[in-house]
Amino acid sequence: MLRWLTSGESHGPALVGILEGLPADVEVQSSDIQAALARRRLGYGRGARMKFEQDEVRILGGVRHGRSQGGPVAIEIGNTEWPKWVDVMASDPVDDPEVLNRARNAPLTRPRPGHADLVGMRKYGFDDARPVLERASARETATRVALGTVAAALLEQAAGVRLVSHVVGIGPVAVPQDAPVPSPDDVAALDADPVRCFDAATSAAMVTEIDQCHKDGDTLGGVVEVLVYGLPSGLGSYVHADRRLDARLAAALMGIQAIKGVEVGDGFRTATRRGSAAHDEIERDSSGRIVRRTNRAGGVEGGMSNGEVLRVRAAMKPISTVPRALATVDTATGEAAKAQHQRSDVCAVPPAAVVAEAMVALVVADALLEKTGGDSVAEVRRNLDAYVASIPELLA
Ligand SMILES: Cc1cc2nc3c(=O)[nH]c(=O)nc-3n(C[C@H](O)[C@H](O)[C@H](O)COP(=O)(O)O)c2cc1C
Ligand SMILES: C=C(O[C@@H]1CC(C(=O)O)=C[C@@H](OP(=O)(O)O)[C@H]1O)C(=O)O
Repeated sequence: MLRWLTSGESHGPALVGILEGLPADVEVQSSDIQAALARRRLGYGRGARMKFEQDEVRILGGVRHGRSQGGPVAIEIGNTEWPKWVDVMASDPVDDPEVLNRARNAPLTRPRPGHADLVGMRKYGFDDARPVLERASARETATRVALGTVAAALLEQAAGVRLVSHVVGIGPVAVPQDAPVPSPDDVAALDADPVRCFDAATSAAMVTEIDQCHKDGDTLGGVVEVLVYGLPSGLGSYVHADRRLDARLAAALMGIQAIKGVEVGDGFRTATRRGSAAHDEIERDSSGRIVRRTNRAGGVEGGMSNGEVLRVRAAMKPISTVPRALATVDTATGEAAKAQHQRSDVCAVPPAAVVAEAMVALVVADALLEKTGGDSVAEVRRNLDAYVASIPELLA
């Protein structure tokens, strides 16, 4: 079983992530994690912070000389913004009245509609939204990307499984339904595109939409897609709800800040079709292997990977820190007010694709280990090969 936990606040000294259950001998270095974090900082429409936030990575445990050791992997990501926030986010008490009176320490009492501010204040008994937004912030997704990088290394090295993510919609601009989908060999091209879109014409239209939205003092959401190539069939299970691969993927994707919908395969479009046009017919190819004519199911049937490319989408709502601020109530005075706003992303769909890829890597790596067991990469590979070889010829 692969388990993960994150800790840390958006403007605290650092974020920390722990990945437990990783087999030994996964090759991974801090430079791999740094590279993945750099991909998450990209994206047209991101706010000022991403231009200077450096994501200082340190592997604190579980890896020696570039290889995992079998123990929990701990990763620290330093916030380069920290020096500006030392007083506001100090973990020890701050008594100096001069420090407490600084503007940055003033309570935030104009909760933003759509963010966690108001409900978090109610739930945890705060009269200030600061502690809520610090932890609710998607800064935390840097840690998930770091952990997902390690999971993706396991998948590739033990099973030849590779992932790719891209953006298929920003606001009203969407990639045409029949557009080609990227393969893992297209990652460099996607990283070079300002919005991680695989279709050049759509990418240009997305950039225009973000520019217009920025001018209007507004924000945008969109849709991301993650594809997983090379998955063996039989990860996840139909035998119980919480073992279904699709359910686990949906939970992991919905666990990303601002994700409000998840689709597996053709998802909601499938619901509009007749059965004869909804499923993926089975046949034998010229080499005798069982194949599918289509992949509308997105690589999952009965809560299990079916050997086709896994394809999941996640819908992100528009950023809730709207520059042309929305109506709220000042919780200090009870008066009508405009929601707090300092700086924010206009559109964070491109980085959300990288985060979604990381979450899918974690879920799929967990499902792989559940099937194969194994305390080292070699043992996972051996067990996987034995399972695949054991599938009777007429079923393979
Ligand atoms: C990569 C990424 C970047 C985000 N950037 C911002 C931002 O700059 N400003 C903001 O208000 N929300 C941003 N969000 C969304 C908020 O974190 C999210 O809306 C908030 O935590 C409330 O959670 P909910 O939208 O799931 O209800 C971002 C989300 C992601 C995934
Ligand atoms: C810091 C990141 O994203 C942040 C996510 C976020 C939010 O409310 O979710 C709000 C913004 O934070 P700040 O107000 O400090 O600029 C984003 O920059 C990041 O992705 O690394």
